[in-house]
Amino acid sequence: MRRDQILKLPSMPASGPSYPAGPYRFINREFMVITYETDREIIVEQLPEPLEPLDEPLVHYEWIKMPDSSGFGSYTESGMVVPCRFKGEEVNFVVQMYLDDDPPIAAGREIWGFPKKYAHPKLEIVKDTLTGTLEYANQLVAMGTMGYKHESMAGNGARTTAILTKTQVNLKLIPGVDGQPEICQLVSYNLTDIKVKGSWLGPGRLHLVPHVNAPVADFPVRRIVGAHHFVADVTLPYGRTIYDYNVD
Ligand SMILES: CC(=O)CC(=O)O
Repeated sequence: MRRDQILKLPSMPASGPSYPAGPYRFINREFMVITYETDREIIVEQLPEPLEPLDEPLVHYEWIKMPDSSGFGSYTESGMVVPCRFKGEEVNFVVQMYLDDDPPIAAGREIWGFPKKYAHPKLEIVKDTLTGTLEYANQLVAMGTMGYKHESMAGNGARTTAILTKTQVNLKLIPGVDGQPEICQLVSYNLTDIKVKGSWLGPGRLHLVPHVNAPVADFPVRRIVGAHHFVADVTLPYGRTIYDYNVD
């Protein structure tokens, strides 16, 4: 293989790359997001500087079903994001993420620095209940439930588009061959070409179980603030480095 061919490879391995080049289009991405209040000191401890906490110690716990994702196929993801501030802008910091498909785990970590681990999340309609579960190493670590389509969200498309457009931030940490943090950055991205297909509110509950390797329960649930179910087509473009711990 020549140098110019090598430099055009989208990802490893060279024979049978794990994922093609982006951007990546997702059709009918279905979200269940349960927002809750946790302890302020935990948010302060877990946010990497220079991100700053907001006054309210909120966490969005998410399940996302992605049945039709270019380059990645069909998979489900579950995780948590913390609303916070970067240089005055309100952003969401992605704290933990668990999914069941290798290519988006590899791409997510290598390109945008998503904190992804392999696990078994599920989002399904069971009778009258939208039900999200997350199993890690054969143990249930999260269960979220929501009344199915109780109330159509007022201002539907525009409000949901605003939520989806918000800047997301990851801590990308990739060691070099010497084991040192060769890449240690805050990376941001914004979804584009958003087409909201439905958006509903309803009652929700969330149960998190302590697990050393999937520590979702390290952010204890103190009060449920709301639950939101929505379906949209979105494009995930490449990201931007907004802070470099080796340079700034
Ligand atoms: C490929 C990605 O990182 C997108 C996702 O799985 O949320």
